[in-house]
Amino acid sequence: MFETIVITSPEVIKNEAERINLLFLAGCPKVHVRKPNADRGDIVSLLSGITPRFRNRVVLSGFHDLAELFHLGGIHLSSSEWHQMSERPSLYPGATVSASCHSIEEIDHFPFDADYLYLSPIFDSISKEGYKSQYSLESLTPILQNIKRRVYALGGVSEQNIHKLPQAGFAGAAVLGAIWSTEGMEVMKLKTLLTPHILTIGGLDPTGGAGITKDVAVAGDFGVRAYPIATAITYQNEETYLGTDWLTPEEIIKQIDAVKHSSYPQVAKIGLIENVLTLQALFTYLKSVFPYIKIVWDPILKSSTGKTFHRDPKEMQEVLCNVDVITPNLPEARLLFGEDLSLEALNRISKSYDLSILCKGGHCEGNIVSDQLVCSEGNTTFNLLRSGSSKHGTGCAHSSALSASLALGYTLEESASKAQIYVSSLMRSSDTLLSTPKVWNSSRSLFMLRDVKHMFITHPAKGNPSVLMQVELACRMGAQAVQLRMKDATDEEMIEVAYSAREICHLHGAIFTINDRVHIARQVRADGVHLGQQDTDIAEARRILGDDAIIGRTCNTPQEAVEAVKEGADYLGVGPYRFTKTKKKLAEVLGLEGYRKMLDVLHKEHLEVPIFAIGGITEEDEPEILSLGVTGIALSGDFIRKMKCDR
Ligand SMILES: Cc1ncc(COP(=O)(O)OP(=O)(O)O)c(N)n1
Ligand SMILES: Cc1nc(C(=O)O)sc1CCOP(=O)(O)O
Ligand SMILES: [Mg+2]
Repeated sequence: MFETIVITSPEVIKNEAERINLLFLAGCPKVHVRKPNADRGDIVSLLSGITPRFRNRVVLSGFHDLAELFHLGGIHLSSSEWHQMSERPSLYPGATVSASCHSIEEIDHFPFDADYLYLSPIFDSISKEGYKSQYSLESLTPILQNIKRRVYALGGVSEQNIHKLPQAGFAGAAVLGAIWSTEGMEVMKLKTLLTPHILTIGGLDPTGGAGITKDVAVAGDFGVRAYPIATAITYQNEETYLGTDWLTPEEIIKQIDAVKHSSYPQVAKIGLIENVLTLQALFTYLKSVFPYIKIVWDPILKSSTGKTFHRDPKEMQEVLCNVDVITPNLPEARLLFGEDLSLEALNRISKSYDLSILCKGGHCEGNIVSDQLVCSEGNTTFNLLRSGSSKHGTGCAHSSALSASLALGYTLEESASKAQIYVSSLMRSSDTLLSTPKVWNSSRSLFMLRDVKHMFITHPAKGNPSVLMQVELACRMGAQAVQLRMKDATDEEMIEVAYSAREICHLHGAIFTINDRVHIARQVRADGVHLGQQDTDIAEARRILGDDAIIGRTCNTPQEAVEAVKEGADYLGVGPYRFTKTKKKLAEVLGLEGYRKMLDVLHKEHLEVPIFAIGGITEEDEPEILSLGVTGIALSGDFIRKMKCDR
């Protein structure tokens, strides 16, 4: 996948570590720390401020011994450094080695195996005045396509030209001036640079609930830019289908032609289409203009309002070998593939057309929605509890969510899962047939974590207010984070409460996390999960919940704390401070001294993350505990006692 690296400004700048953390939260895959004039102290202080779990995405120029100390992703060699080497420097396991080259000859004669090589200046430099491009992309393309090494473009890379680089044969790009030239705008600049494009080709639906307008809205929710290409004007509302005016293949292609120089679509999602001839014409055109494009076909054979398209769906099979992923719902799959939708039958079809099939399960009976993915990597079933009410256009939304996720670089399996969860949230978004798109800005929560002084943990018990009442009251009492802990509840009971608890928290601007159960955190789109030493491991939770999720870990010893931060915990719940009845099987009581020791070890290891003291803590204890340098207090009993007094 094409990788975009941000190179730091050469000078030390204000709040730099914080600004780099924000870039990581905004999806930056890698930051290259390059400060030719900085001293060792400057670099140590910058690296110390970078959140530990992002440090494996940092690559360092100079002071290479610090890379291992801070568990960085790797080192970068300048031209003068690698010219004196004959073999790859031996580093700690997993560390990458990259280097700068200034000509094709240098790349050809590079003396050892590097993870990637910069080639510069590809365009006129933005930050170095007068540093002009040495190449034309046209002449570089055939050369790069024959080079076995991964070459990254450097010099003048910006939002105007980055989209040309993958096609020219670059495996990535390194960006400096385009990110840092306008102070304070780096996150926005990065987002624009990273925004992938898709084409969405289908019908125009005046309700906006389906068709290309819906596709654009869904893609927007995923942070993807969609170019809407109309195949037809439809006359419909959410209840009735009144008619269609089809555009000719020439008219459809003319629209794509108009945007082909400014768009760089990784995926084309095709929806409503008149017939096989139009589809074939589109495939031929798309493959000639965007040879690398992935085609997702949502075979709309019948609209949710009852209109049937394509009298002979079998004819449609002829074109399957041109499609990468097909996303029929169950009735469409039966029309296309026949009644036998067993895994064996779908696997046979998938193999014979070299096609991935995602059968959308919205039309299946029962309480569980089951989507079935069949592809060369294997079969996966995605199950989700049915919730909300049916909506116009969910099929379109599902396929566009899948296409947007693919364009963002997620695997097909990850994309199918994201699409299912997204559609489930649309189903719950309103009581009418039209859904309301929702933007879930979870990375905001991760950043807010450091300002949390009180994390309230629910405690269902006889005589206590209901769990939802606890959530509401805790938020009113100023808790900036709430953890839903319902040890004796079934999954169904917890899920039901969790949806409403999340809404309450988000209305109050509080972070909402789930205790123990990662699958519920994922299903209800909580901001994160809290895991004890005996719960799911952090890597597994991260795989399930993704990069933006907050993952907390309980720790009782400095060793557990060091391990948890290295494994990628975003915060630690450290306790118990003193004995408490709220939790069974308590670890050893820590007292103030326990926290002092732990903070000391984490500081020495440069592994500072937010720390929440927990266990029997009351308001009177707080000043002394906070004065040690912990971030905040996690608590149940003290808040619940106050709730009861106030009633
Ligand atoms: C903030 C915070 N810290 C610690 C815990 C305890 O988690 P765990 O050890 O998994 O015990 P249970 O809460 O699951 O009983 C916590 N929940 N929150
Ligand atoms: C959930 C939990 N975990 C603890 C730990 O030490 O890991 S103590 C605890 C209970 C926190 O509630 P209260 O404020 O009522 O003591
Ligand atoms: Mg637990």
